Amino acid sequence: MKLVTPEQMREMDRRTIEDVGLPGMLLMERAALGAVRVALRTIEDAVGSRIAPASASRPRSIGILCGGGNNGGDGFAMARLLAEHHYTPAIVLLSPAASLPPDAALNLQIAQTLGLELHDLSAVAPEDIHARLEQIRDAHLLKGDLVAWCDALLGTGLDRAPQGRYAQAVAFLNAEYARDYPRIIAVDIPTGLNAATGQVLGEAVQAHATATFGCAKIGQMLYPGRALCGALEVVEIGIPPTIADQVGYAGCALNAGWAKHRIAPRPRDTHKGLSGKVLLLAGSEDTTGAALLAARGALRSGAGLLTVGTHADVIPRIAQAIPDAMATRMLAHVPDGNCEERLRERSEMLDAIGIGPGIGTSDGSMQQLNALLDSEAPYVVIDADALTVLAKASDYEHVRAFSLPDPAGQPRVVLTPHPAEMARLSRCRMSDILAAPVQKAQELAQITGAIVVLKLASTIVAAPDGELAFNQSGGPGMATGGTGDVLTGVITARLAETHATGAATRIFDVVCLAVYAHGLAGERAAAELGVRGMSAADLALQLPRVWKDLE
Ligand SMILES: NC(=O)C1=CN([C@@H]2O[C@H](COP(=O)(O)OP(=O)(O)OC[C@H]3O[C@@H](n4cnc5c(N)ncnc54)[C@H](OP(=O)(O)O)[C@@H]3O)[C@@H](O)[C@H]2O)[C@@H](O)CC1
Ligand SMILES: Nc1ncnc2c1ncn2[C@@H]1O[C@H](COP(=O)(O)OP(=O)(O)O)[C@@H](O)[C@H]1O
Ligand SMILES: [K+]
Repeated sequence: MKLVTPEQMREMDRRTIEDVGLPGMLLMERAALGAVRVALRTIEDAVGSRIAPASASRPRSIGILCGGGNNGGDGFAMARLLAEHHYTPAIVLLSPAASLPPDAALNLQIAQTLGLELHDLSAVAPEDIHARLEQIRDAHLLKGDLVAWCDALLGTGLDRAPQGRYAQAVAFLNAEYARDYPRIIAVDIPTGLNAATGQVLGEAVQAHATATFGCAKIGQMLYPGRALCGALEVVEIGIPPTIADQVGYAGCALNAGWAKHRIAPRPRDTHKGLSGKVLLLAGSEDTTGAALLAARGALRSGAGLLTVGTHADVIPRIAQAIPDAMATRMLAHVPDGNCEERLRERSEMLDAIGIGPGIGTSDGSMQQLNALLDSEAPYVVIDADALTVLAKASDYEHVRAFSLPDPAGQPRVVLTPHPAEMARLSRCRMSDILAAPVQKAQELAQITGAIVVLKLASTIVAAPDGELAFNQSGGPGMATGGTGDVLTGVITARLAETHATGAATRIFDVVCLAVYAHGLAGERAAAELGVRGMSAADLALQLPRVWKDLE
């Protein structure tokens, strides 16, 4: 699923109307048709919750809150179309009809000609809006119950927090949502949601479903925006693909459709060398678990030969818990030239190295990371403590220098920070990261030349050239210690197999698929064990089934 910014969407609309000559009314009609389809299905899906859809013998009403722009225009058109399906539409207008843009004005005029119910609240004092909307809702009890509200207040034109009547209407819709009766359907974007960032401006509508037009917007992928949309459906409105390609996209969503056919079955005549030789530098006396989880992530994601480079104390524990892996002494609390030398020697024979889970932030870890960035390793994944160590560097020239020499011009380093690690790397507060995660991930990718995986509930993958992806798999069950360690193993193993086989797959896509599969494994562990009961080890156990299904 391709994603756009609101500006890109407006530009696609503009070019389609002005350059191609498709009338705006036609786009608006298709938008309204799609939104009506989403509304009807949302009502039908809610049948178990006392809501009964309309039929010839059972009239039902739908309230449509319309703003003063083209989003409101979609609402007027929806009212006309809903009337074809036995629903009594109640149009509520919040801005003066005289200032509507032409297509919206025409749709309002048609609705009036048809005699549809219209409440003009554009001159009502904001403090009276709530009561007026309640009156409209209650009056419909006699006509057969109001089962849904459509939010056609503001769409891509939103540029500030809703105020006055708009703010009151948003608050009313949220009170209706809290009543758990009428369904709330957002037209294009829940009003109050910044479609570029996923952040809320003032207060935003919580919808059960959102019909978005043309392409999904970035802000609909990121929390809280992702949750505010409810079930999101993209409605085609007639933007020609050539126009969309000319304008360009802001990124893509990593979902089931994207992941399909992205991993080829293994050829029958392969051998373990071709499955990828992985080294994971992980664990110390107190954090053996981090090493074990990363190792499980790698082994359950296709690693052909796995070595865990770790502290002397950890080696027997690895041998006992995971006999499939080799373990060797490569980490020390204090700088130890011997360990670093062994790392340099080995790195050339390996396909990918992951460093960080549980290694600590001592000078020894710093030396190890520097030795790695000095080595011939094809791909390096830097996570956890290694990121904290990396953040101490005055600049990121050594990461950048390491990342550049790939003959195909692709990044060789992957950084996998969570927000606190990201704040250290970006030298800002965590609140700055959470307020602008996309921008921060892109900046770090550009500075370091690395692919940045910013781990959030909707993880962002950013490449140095500006490419972006937003993961849609995963869930709250993954909010438990160690799931990030598993991800390090997964990404490292996938990079290793790609390198070993010499596949022409883009490294960015390899990382994205690893992130998606990891999230899906988290979803499946939660489905089986519940979000509170599942652990990172349970997630790792689901990985084989996920990879099997993705093949
Ligand atoms: N273009 C097309 O071809 C198609 C467009 N389509 C539809 O049009 C929608 C975009 O329409 P739009 O550009 O008219 O903007 P829209 O979101 O209705 O806002 C209107 C105006 O509201 C104002 N305003 C802003 N913030 C505000 C606030 N907080 N509180 C109060 N007012 C606020 C601001 O005007 P201002 O007050 O600044 O003069 C703004 O210009 C899009 O989402 C889709 O649904 C589809 O039909 C497909 C074809
Ligand atoms: N609510 C959530 N929804 C989806 N994924 C989540 C959620 N919470 C955490 N995750 C995922 O879980 C992982 C946590 O990683 P991290 O914070 O590094 O954990 P640890 O350091 O304990 O291993 C990341 O991949 C993150 O995207
Ligand atoms: K809206």
